[in-house]
Amino acid sequence: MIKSEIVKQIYAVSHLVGSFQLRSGRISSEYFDKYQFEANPSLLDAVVKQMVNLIPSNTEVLAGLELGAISIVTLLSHYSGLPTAFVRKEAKKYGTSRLAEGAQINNRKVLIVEDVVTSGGQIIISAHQLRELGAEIDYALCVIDREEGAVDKLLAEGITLLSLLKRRDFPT
Ligand SMILES: O=P(O)(O)OC[C@H]1O[C@H](OP(=O)(O)OP(=O)(O)O)[C@H](O)[C@@H]1O
Ligand SMILES: O=C(O)c1cc(=O)[nH]c(=O)[nH]1
Repeated sequence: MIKSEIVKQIYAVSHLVGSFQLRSGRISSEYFDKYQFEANPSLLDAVVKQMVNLIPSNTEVLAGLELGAISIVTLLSHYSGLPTAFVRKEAKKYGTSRLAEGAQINNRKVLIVEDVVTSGGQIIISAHQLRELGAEIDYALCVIDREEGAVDKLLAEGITLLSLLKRRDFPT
C-alpha cells in the first residue's frame, strides 16, 4: 500500500473530532484512535511494513510501549527480525516484577516504538525507566507525530524522534 493510501485509510478509520483529554493533560479537538487502525489487519500490516525502513541500522532491540504500541512492535519484530521488549507503564507487582518483558535490554541499542506521539512525555518517562535498566536509547519511532513539540523535547533528552506520518500529512 502506498503512503498516501495509508494516510487516507488511517484518517478514515481513526480520526475523531470532539473534545478529548490527552495523556499530557492537554485538551484537543481531535484524536487519532490508534486502536482502530491497529484492529484492521491489512492497514496495520501496511503501516508496519513502511516502518521497517525507518529502523536505525544499529538497533538491537525494539521496545514497544503498552498498550497501543504492542501490536505495532510485535509485527515490526516479525518483519525486521529484531527481538522485542514489551514495556509496561509500571512494573508488574507479582511474578517476575518486570517493567520490560521479553528481550534483554541491558547494554543494548534499544529503539522505542510508539503509536501516536503528542508531547513526547510518555516516551521520556519510559526512556528514563529503560535507561535505568541499562538500555541505550538514541531513537524512538512512531506511527503519527502530532507535531506538538515532541521532536524538540525528545532531542533535549538525547532521543531523535522518527515518524512514519506527521500531522501535516493528514487533512486539516
Ligand atoms: O506524547 P504524549 O503526550 O506522551 O502522548 C502520547 C501517548 O499517549 C497515548 O497513550 P495512552 O496513555 O492513551 O495509552 P495507551 O497506549 O495505553 O492507550 C499514546 O499512545 C502515547 O503513548
Ligand atoms: O496525546 C494523546 O494522549 C493521544 C493523542 C491521540 O491523537 N491519540 C492517542 O491515542 N493519544
